[in-house]
Amino acid sequence: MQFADAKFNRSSLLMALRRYSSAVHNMEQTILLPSLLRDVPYDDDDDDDALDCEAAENNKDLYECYLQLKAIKITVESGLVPHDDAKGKSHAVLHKSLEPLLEADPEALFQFHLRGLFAVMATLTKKSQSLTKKYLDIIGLRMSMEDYDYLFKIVLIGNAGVGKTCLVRRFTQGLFPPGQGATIGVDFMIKTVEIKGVKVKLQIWDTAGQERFRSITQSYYRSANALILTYDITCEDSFRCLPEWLREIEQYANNQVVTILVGNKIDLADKREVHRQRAEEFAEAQSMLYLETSAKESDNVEKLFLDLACELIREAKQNTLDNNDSTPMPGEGKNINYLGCCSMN
Ligand SMILES: Nc1nc2c(ncn2[C@@H]2O[C@H](COP(=O)(O)OP(=O)(O)OP(=O)(O)O)[C@@H](O)[C@H]2O)c(=O)[nH]1
Repeated sequence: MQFADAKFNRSSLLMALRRYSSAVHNMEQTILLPSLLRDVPYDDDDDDDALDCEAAENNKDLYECYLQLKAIKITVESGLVPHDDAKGKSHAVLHKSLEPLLEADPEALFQFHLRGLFAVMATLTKKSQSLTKKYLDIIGLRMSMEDYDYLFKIVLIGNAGVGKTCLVRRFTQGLFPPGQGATIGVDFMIKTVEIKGVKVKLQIWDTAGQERFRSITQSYYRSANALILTYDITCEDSFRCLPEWLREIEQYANNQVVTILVGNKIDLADKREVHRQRAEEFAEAQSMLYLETSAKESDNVEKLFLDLACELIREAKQNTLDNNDSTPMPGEGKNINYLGCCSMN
């Protein structure tokens, strides 16, 4: 839905629809494994509105609510789809019963339905936000909002064996794991850092470099705030594959993503196959930041993540300035928004 260009009144129906659409968008970006919502009963402590009662009565699980919210968003954005026969008939009956009212006082009828639609959209928006939070609870990621000022999602990509997992473990656990095995699919870790008094929660996703996991890992790019594209300075092959990785980024990541190129394993200087200058030129040509690291010796690992966090804060502040509209309405609560870099002002 493209309402960004027009300045609609914040209490207009179009804005209510937009808020709903963006809450579902955020939900879709966050919930990468919807199957985790299966068989989780719908019980909402925060609000006991009509839809909750309905969900409880129908024994809906969170997965069904998730699908329903997505389906309604499609209708909001693309229009009504033809109903099956049974539903079609009941709509026709409803329409017939409204006809006398429509002729007598169309404005009153419009006001009545407009109010109803507002109430429904507000409830659905709240529900999408609540479902997003519940998912984060399920995967153990939700923290009290007071815990941090920014939440950023960083995804590491690059050939198998270049040291992605070791970089993550060095940064989050302060160790170099002996005999680190290949990552299967995707793994993630959390670390909170404080930069000039600003608390930043980094959600770090470590993807498998092996080709056979590519279709799984690609789905993690799109909601990333930053990508760490890693190669091994002692392995020419891992450097030669970078254009292939850049094509993946182009195809799957969002266009605001911050990308940094990292040459890892600089402790093996005598085995270096990729000269620093060559890598720097490549990074510059692709408008990427560049850094060389050693997960083993802990060289530049802290710097890598802290510099990235600083850059993301800078971008988030800029986005907030550019997009005053993202300020929550009173009572809407604060949203966890990866793409919007969730500034908790
Ligand atoms: N010398 C040295 N070895 C490293 C460094 N980082 C990682 N390694 C070694 O490189 C190998 C691969 O490391 P991983 O962290 O598993 O590599 P990865 O990129 O996560 O690999 P996949 O999970 O298969 O994508 C391991 O044997 C590590 O011990 C480093 O900075 N220096």
